[in-house]
Amino acid sequence: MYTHDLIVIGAGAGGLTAAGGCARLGLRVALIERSAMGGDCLNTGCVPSKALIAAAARAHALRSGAALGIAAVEPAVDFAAVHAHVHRAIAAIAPVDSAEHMTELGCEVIRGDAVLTGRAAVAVGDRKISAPRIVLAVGSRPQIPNIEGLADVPLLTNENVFALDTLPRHLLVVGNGPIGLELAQAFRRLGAEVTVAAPGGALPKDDAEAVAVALDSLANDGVNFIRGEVSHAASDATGVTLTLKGGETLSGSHVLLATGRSHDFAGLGLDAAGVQHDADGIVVDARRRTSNPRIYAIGDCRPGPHFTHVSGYEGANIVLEVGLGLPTKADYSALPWVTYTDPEVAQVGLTEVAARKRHGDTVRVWREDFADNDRAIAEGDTRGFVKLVKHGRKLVGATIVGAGAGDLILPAAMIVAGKSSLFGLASLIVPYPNRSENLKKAAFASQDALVFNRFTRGWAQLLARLRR
Ligand SMILES: Cc1cc2nc3c(=O)[nH]c(=O)nc-3n(C[C@H](O)[C@H](O)[C@H](O)COP(=O)(O)OP(=O)(O)OC[C@H]3O[C@@H](n4cnc5c(N)ncnc54)[C@H](O)[C@@H]3O)c2cc1C
Ligand SMILES: NC(=O)c1ccc[n+]([C@@H]2O[C@H](COP(=O)([O-])OP(=O)(O)OC[C@H]3O[C@@H](n4cnc5c(N)ncnc54)[C@H](O)[C@@H]3O)[C@@H](O)[C@H]2O)c1
Repeated sequence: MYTHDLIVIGAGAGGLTAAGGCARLGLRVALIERSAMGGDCLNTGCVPSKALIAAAARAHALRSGAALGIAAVEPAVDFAAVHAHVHRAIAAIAPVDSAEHMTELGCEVIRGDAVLTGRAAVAVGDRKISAPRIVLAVGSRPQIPNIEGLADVPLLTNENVFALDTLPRHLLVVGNGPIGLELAQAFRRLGAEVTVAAPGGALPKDDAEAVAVALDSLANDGVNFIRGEVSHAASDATGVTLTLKGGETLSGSHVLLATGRSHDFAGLGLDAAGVQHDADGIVVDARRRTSNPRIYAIGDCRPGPHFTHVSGYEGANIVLEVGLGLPTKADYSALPWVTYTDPEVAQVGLTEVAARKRHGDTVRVWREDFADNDRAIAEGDTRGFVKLVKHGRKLVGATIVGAGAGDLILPAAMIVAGKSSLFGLASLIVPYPNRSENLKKAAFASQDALVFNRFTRGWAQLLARLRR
């Protein structure tokens, strides 16, 4: 006999969704968390970073109103108060992810370090529990690259950067992925000098033209970009010095590592449970079953995209798989993601380049610049564009870069997912003046031949003649 129907290890976005949904279906669910409920997103990821970005945006607005007739002023940034705002945001959201709320939903929440002790058994301290299905939602850790001297340098990662209550004088950011870019711009706008070092182009999975618009904005804010791989680090009482492979050195007061994610499965007992893993994470199939098919791994702990909405989606799939017994494969053909720089860079499905690589020259692209959008002109912020990428009659991807791009991407995501249509979007009434008009314009342009063709012209002319 098992003690539970389902054991979920990890109470981040993935584990909370899987455990909460299965408990609401009446399963006896144990949810185990060793650290703060809510995982990375709530405590050290999305929520604090977006709260910091919001404070930075206010500071930027004070400096940048001159073009609209508002005299620019240098904001007085009280970084301790910014820190308090960031932690108030975490505290305000925390009840949704709390042990109390999960208990109300019907979970047994167990606090402690979970260890797999067999193919269906878990220990937490002295407590031994078992279940016919187990979900591993144990997340990821910051990757610490192999940089000589790094071990002796005080490091910031996403795990401690939001604990700072004084502004770094000069932040050296290693890495130009989403963490590096979002935090570089935020700290710069809050008044720090910021240098970003990385060997390659930023956000390589995104549309390069869209990324260029965001990078321009960061450069205008005064973020300094250096191309190169950091190979050596040292620190003394005055700060930190990083040396690039070519020999160039960068000096600053603090160093933030934003160099991707890794895993530490030591002590989790994966071998005892027959669960295989490699350097990219726990090995899973499309249904997120591990090499022990009764154990699933979801979210950041397995190879694949690492986003809160992805962990949540895979948690919801577990509710179908385990709760309702419906085999459910993860499908990322319509995956949206957003980098929250200003301007935001939002993507769903394939970029233009990825679509051309997959489908060749039959791919067609429609682009509408915000320079031609009345709302953007009125707001004095015409940066960016909407791009729709079609293969045949199907929308296979969309890119939006500009103010609020992350909120604008949803209609495109619905169409790429097949839950709505380009024709429907093209024929919608869109409120004026609104940035979403660009989506409608691009959709309409892509449907142009359906409306203005040989047959409709012939029909219209016949009607006109009959009326003459
Ligand atoms: C700075 C930053 C900003 C981000 N911004 C965004 C964003 O804007 N949008 C977005 O979509 N994504 C963002 N992400 C990514 C997002 O935070 C992660 O993809 C998401 O939090 C992963 O959720 P998860 O449930 O898979 O794992 P986690 O949230 O990492 O949860 C795993 C949990 O398992 C627990 N655990 C691990 N081992 C054990 C054990 N043996 N016993 C008990 N408990 C255990 C951990 O303590 C942790 O709480 C950001 C990440 C960072 C670092
Ligand atoms: N808005 C969002 O959705 C959001 C925001 C932040 C983070 N995240 C998620 O968090 C995860 C981690 O983000 P990230 O930005 O750390 O990872 P990333 O893997 O996207 O970027 C890592 C960067 O570090 C650089 N790098 C690695 N070693 C280096 C070295 N020795 N010297 C210089 N540069 C080096 C790489 O070139 C790369 O630019 C991502 O999977 C992302 O999905 C998402």
